[in-house]
Amino acid sequence: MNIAVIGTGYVGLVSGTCFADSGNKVTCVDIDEEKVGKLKDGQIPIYEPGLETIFARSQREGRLNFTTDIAEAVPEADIVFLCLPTPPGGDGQADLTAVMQVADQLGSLIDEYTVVVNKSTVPVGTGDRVEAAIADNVDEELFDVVSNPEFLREGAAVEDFKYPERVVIGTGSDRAAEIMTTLYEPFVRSGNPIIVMDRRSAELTKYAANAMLATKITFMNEIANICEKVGANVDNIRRGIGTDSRIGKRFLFAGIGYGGSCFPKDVQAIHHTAGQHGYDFKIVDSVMEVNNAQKVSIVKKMEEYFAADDFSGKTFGIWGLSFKPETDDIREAPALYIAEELVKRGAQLLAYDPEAIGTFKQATTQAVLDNTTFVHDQQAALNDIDALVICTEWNEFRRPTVDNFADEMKDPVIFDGRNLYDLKRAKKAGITYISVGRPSINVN
Ligand SMILES: NC(=O)c1ccc[n+]([C@@H]2O[C@H](COP(=O)([O-])OP(=O)(O)OC[C@H]3O[C@@H](n4cnc5c(N)ncnc54)[C@H](O)[C@@H]3O)[C@@H](O)[C@H]2O)c1
Ligand SMILES: O=c1ccn([C@@H]2O[C@H](COP(=O)(O)OP(=O)(O)O[C@H]3O[C@H](CO)[C@@H](O)[C@H](O)[C@H]3O)[C@@H](O)[C@H]2O)c(=O)[nH]1
Repeated sequence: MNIAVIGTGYVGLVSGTCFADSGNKVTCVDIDEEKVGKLKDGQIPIYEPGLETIFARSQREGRLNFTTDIAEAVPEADIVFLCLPTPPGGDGQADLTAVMQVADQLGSLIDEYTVVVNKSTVPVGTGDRVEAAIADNVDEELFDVVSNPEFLREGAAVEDFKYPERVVIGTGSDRAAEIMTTLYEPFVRSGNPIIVMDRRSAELTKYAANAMLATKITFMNEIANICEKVGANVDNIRRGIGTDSRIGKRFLFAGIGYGGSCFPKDVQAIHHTAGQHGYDFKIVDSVMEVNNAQKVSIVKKMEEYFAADDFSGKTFGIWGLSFKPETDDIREAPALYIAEELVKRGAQLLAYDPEAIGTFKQATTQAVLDNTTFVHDQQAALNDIDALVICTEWNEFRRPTVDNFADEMKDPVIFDGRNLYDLKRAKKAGITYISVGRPSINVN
């Protein structure tokens, strides 16, 4: 099939590449000329495991092309995917400017039957708005608007896209449903379902999934906070409840809060949508409040440990800047907030991340930049520091093991926001080790 992908961010680039990899001819469109220039030259602007190989192959074989001109891509396409940003507007509601700008252009570019697919995460009813905008310029018989929310996770995006647990297709049109099913057949050979439903339900399914996952994490973060008060260990609770298949093992890891480009904005947006319809979605309101506090909870632990709220003269190492491992994305990363709070208290920082130093520098404040030295190997972030703060669970932080900290650090004090190390080994290693929802080890 001929596919146009409008917007080549995470979702557009991964979807476009995977569709090309499964034999379709894909043209990706973006308004960012610099990005398109790089993509044409074979440079991928994001770090995403597994993407490079299939990108290079599809591009070499002529199935994956890039342009800034939407008119080069849409008229040829059987399917047009909208993979456009929907950032939070001022009041938490999703900002649909990019989606509607493109929808306004589509009608005049369609002259044969085309399926227009919204892959962006959008509030219920956006499909209706997109349909009306297109219908202003073209006969309604010539297109259908489908909702096909995307569930990929950054850092595992290619795997998630190639082997989805489910594909959700929201449409009332049999013709569009058949085309979409044919497109996705190669991706669901594992037997996982393609679920066809009405468009509004598909739009809401995406928000429900993210709100449910954010709630699950937040619930465990609150259990962790209780564990700290009563002397229990959240790892044991996780094992104890995760083995109940009704609860499930995944997304039960307590830490310093969820971040990223999706959970924070989508939880806000579903809260806003509910409010617009006169419904107070209380549980997600609490989720947002607890998560904001959780992001900086580690700073409170540091204040308690040092018995001070002024960190002037202290230097802290930071391991991990991205919002999760295997990505250079720092959107809503806890490290952004933690660095800011530490610098506000007068600290100097020595920061390391395997992939996200560049993106972090672009997003953080001038005050953080002025008081942070960025280093390019993890050992260097341990030099002469008063404590190490772990913000992201990159695999390489598991080595050298916890046993080595006593040799590597002048004062081995670790605040671990991701519970990387075994408590017994930390104790044996003679370090001060303060993690989340687990008993603290304090050798001082
Ligand atoms: N990032 C994820 O992991 C993820 C996963 C599932 C769903 N989503 C949803 O998918 C959508 C896209 O997310 P993303 O992370 O890929 O966004 P992104 O911000 O990484 O990329 C969006 C791209 O769209 C381009 N763009 C903006 N306006 C345009 C226009 N008028 N014409 C053409 N291109 C334009 C931008 O230049 C940018 O390259 C959002 O709604 C998001 O919530 C994201
Ligand atoms: O047990 C857990 C699992 C995750 N997290 C945190 O939750 C955030 C989000 O993680 P993850 O869901 O793995 O990453 P995303 O790439 O943001 O993916 C989410 O958001 C995407 C965009 O909507 C969806 O497509 C995915 O299905 C959904 O998992 C990160 O800060 C993680 O550190 C935890 O704290 N504990």
